[in-house]
Amino acid sequence: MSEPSKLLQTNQLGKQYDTVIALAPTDLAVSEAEFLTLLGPSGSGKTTLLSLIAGLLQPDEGSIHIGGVDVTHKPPYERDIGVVFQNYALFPHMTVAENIAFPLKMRKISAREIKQSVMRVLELVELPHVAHRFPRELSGGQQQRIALARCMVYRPSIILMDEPLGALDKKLRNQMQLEIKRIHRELGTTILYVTHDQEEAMTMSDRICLMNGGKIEQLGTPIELYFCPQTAFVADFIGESNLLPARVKHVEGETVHFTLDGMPGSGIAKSNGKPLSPGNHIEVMIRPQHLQVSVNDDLNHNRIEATLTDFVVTGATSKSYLSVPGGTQLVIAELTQGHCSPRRHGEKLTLTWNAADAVAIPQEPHGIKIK
Ligand SMILES: Nc1ncnc2c1ncn2[C@@H]1O[C@H](COP(=O)(O)OP(=O)(O)OP(=O)(O)O)[C@@H](O)[C@H]1O
Repeated sequence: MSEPSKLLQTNQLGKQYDTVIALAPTDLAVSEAEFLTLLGPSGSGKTTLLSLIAGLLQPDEGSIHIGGVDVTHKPPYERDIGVVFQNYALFPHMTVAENIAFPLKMRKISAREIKQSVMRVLELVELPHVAHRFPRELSGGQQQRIALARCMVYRPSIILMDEPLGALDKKLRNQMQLEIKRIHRELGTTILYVTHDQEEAMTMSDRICLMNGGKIEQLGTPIELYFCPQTAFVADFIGESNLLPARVKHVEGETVHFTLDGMPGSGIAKSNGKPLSPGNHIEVMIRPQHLQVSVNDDLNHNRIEATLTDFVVTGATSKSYLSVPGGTQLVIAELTQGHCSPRRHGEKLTLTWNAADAVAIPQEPHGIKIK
């Protein structure tokens, strides 16, 4: 199969404020019809990258191509993009229909065509009945759907969304995530989305670009980031994880044999694709649902003794928090079944894991980021 065409491409795109590198020179390629999310903690450079692509900021270096055209120095309205922000930015003195019609009027489209297009996008966001209301007569979720409709109505090739659901409560936010996903599926528009919420990114995206300190830490599908993190930062940011410090004993293909650091025990993990040699310091990542409490004394290679510090039932799952010698904290997640007898503080447990569920992540040398 041929590679999908790249609709958006940044080449060594960078931005600095005095001594702060907001965005280190960055290459990013987004395919036609892709839903790509920029995810990362506060200050990691997501909004800077989005604003550069939108033309709201000028880069210090690098270039931006949209649909093969160099738009680096073009104004926002010549970039064939639509932008949706957290604060809706609807015009308060215009009705919903007038708000949506606005970008078409600016483009001198005929009144008949405008009317048809407005109704079409109102149906797409499932709000045809609010056409004559004012924004203040709508809920937050409805206002955000209208903001999206106003952006979609002129069919830009890329829609940029900066924390569009940030102002909504959790339940509405979850509904809107699925709604935006549906609209994306139906329209096939390319979406570049910014959020700091990893669950939101996992729910919505074809691929996630995880940013850290103005750089791309890892770019891949939600599954790649969750199951094969390239760095401890990714393992920690995407979902919950346990990270056990360890040292490589030997490597056989994709299989890494290790001894734990600062605690008794050894085990096997799979490689995350980065080269490793005997003696290398690694962190072994095991997801909370992949640590099992051993009920018999079998001589499983992958085992560790731990002491329970806390136990909580969160609904469908329970979580046990544990500490192991050396001070590392662990968490395990188990499905709650029928009845659930709580574990006691101070209880000693033996935990085991399957080698296929443990990932060996090379430890980053102090002060140097592994790219
Ligand atoms: N106008 C500015 N002047 C100086 N520094 C800035 C400016 N805008 C952004 N920065 C800095 O650039 C870095 C990246 O900021 P950016 O807003 O892109 O991060 P972000 O990942 O979008 O964060 P958030 O999730 O909090 O919005 C931060 O260190 C920020 O303080």
